[in-house]
Amino acid sequence: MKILLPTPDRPLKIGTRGSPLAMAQAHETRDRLAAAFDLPVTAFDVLRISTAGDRIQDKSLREVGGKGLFTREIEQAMLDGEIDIAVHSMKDMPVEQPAGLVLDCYLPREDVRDAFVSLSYPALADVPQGATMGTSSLRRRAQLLVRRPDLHVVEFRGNVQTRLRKLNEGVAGATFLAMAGLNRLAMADVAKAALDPSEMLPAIAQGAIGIERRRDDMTTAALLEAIHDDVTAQRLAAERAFLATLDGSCETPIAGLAELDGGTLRLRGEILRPDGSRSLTDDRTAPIEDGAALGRDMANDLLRQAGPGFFDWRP
Ligand SMILES: NCc1[nH]cc(CCC(=O)O)c1CC(=O)O
Repeated sequence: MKILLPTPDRPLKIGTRGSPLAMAQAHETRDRLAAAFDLPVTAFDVLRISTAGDRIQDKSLREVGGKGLFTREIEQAMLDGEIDIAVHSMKDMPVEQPAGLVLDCYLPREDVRDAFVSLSYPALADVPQGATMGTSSLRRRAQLLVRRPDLHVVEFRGNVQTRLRKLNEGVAGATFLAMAGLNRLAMADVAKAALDPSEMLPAIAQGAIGIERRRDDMTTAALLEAIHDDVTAQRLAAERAFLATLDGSCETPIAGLAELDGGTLRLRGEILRPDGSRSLTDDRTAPIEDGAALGRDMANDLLRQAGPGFFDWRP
């Protein structure tokens, strides 16, 4: 099939949230497409779209709730034809997309690890008894409290820059951020240490960028094929099947990481009680093509071990 390429007169419209990280991800996508087809960057328009999640700053996202808080407006703009593709952090994406849209193109995955970020302490082991840590991630909160029940955790929302300012103001002694986000912002130097997945298993799909399009837009599908990374897709298939079976939302502390070694896929998974009183883990391998089944089976076995009410919690 001959691909109809975008031009400066008829640019491909890329939609994204407006945060510095979201913009960096949109520019990475644009630059990869431009390089793949030898096009000038003027053949692409990057359009910033404000979402409900961006506008609500004073409340915890858990109070607001609901799926698609950071995606609804962007997906509507795509369905309305105002944009052609949307660039997302896969970690923030629900396992299912609205009718008419597909999310099956992934860029090569960045560093999957969480970073320990602090102005006062070189490592988590140096954080004194009873200190205050900042995070708005239920997963990180629970993983931290499993190991360090003495610590206090305060809500820490906002983009990377906002969180660093809060550290500076002394709101908390340390926080965690994804290495992937720091690398993409060229801010890796704020990480005091990158935590090995055996210390803190990352979120499902952490470090992966996904590109969504209209299902019937085959021109765009052909463009995206040129920048798609199949290894990332195979890893996410296992991780997202694990998440889907657990029915995970942002309100459930779930971690998972798939890695490939030759033809074998290794999946590590963890579910936690939100207060950090219990953690259940699993670690298995399967042939790559069975990744989704492996994720489902692991999730079902963990749910059986957990029993009813495992995730129940009121902050
Ligand atoms: N939930 C916010 C979010 N979504 C994606 C990233 C980082 C980049 C990534 O994991 O791909 C972050 C910030 C963070 O966790 O530090």
